[in-house]
Amino acid sequence: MNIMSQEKLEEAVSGGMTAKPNEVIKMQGRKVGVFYGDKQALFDVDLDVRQNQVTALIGPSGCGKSTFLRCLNRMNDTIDSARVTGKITLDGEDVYDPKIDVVELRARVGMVFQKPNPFPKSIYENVAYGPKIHGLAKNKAELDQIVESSLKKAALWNEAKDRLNEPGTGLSGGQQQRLCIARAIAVSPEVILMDEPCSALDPIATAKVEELIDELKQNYTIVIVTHSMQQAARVSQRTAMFHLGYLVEEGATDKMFTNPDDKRTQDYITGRFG
Ligand SMILES: Nc1ncnc2c1ncn2[C@@H]1O[C@H](COP(=O)(O)OP(=O)(O)OP(=O)(O)O)[C@@H](O)[C@H]1O
Repeated sequence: MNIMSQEKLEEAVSGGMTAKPNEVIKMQGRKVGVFYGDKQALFDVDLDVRQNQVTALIGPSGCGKSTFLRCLNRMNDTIDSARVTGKITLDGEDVYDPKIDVVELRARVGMVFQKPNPFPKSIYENVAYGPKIHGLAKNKAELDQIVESSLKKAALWNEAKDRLNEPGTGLSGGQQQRLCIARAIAVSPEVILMDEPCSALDPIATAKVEELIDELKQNYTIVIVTHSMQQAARVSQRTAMFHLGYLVEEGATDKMFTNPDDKRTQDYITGRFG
């Protein structure tokens, strides 16, 4: 009798069609274009975001990284002049389908911004707000539990547990950013979008957030915009390089940083432009 390894067996059973967990496509952009008024900022972007991986978006200032990121949870809807074309899916479902509840979408695809932006409320309230409005807790004990576990997942619990009723704005910049990450986590997102989350942080706070990103990928899919090549190399498994509104190339981070296919990527990562 032929004995097969578990992996071979699974492959055989599925006809080789079952993707390994890290190859599952969580979000997909096809021919994505964005216009601000008459001006086109993004052109025909095809990009896959893999589940439980960190995808870094890199490229020179103004190339469209944040614009693309904002397409993924329809944050561009909040900009009057913005118009999005093409298709973006989450687990195969069109996020621009009129049936989609945008509030629900933004809970599934959370966002952390460049500048830490806690609400002018207590640390506790910052984290509890989302679960409250989404009805995720039946009572105070459950809400307390969500706040605690979110702060733990954001590596802030030890620093915050004795000051939960103090204002979130009283935390240091790095702590505030982890509070914003806890706030995103509290509504059980599947994807977390981060737009230059460390640009306002010092190197120590940056290292903490990077460490956290690495841990978070076990449970979440992460897309991060960064200007730091070192950061992209440190935290991501996939890197997408944008230039003048076009996706130049996308690939495994190791390859992108050692042997990119496109000269523009090579020039950018070696600091020749940008
Ligand atoms: N709200 C807006 N209204 C009009 N134009 C915009 C708006 N937001 C971005 N743009 C334009 O779209 C293009 C892409 O901008 P975007 O912010 O996505 O680039 P980026 O790569 O994230 O840049 P940076 O690295 O400087 O943050 C730029 O030309 C920018 O001026």
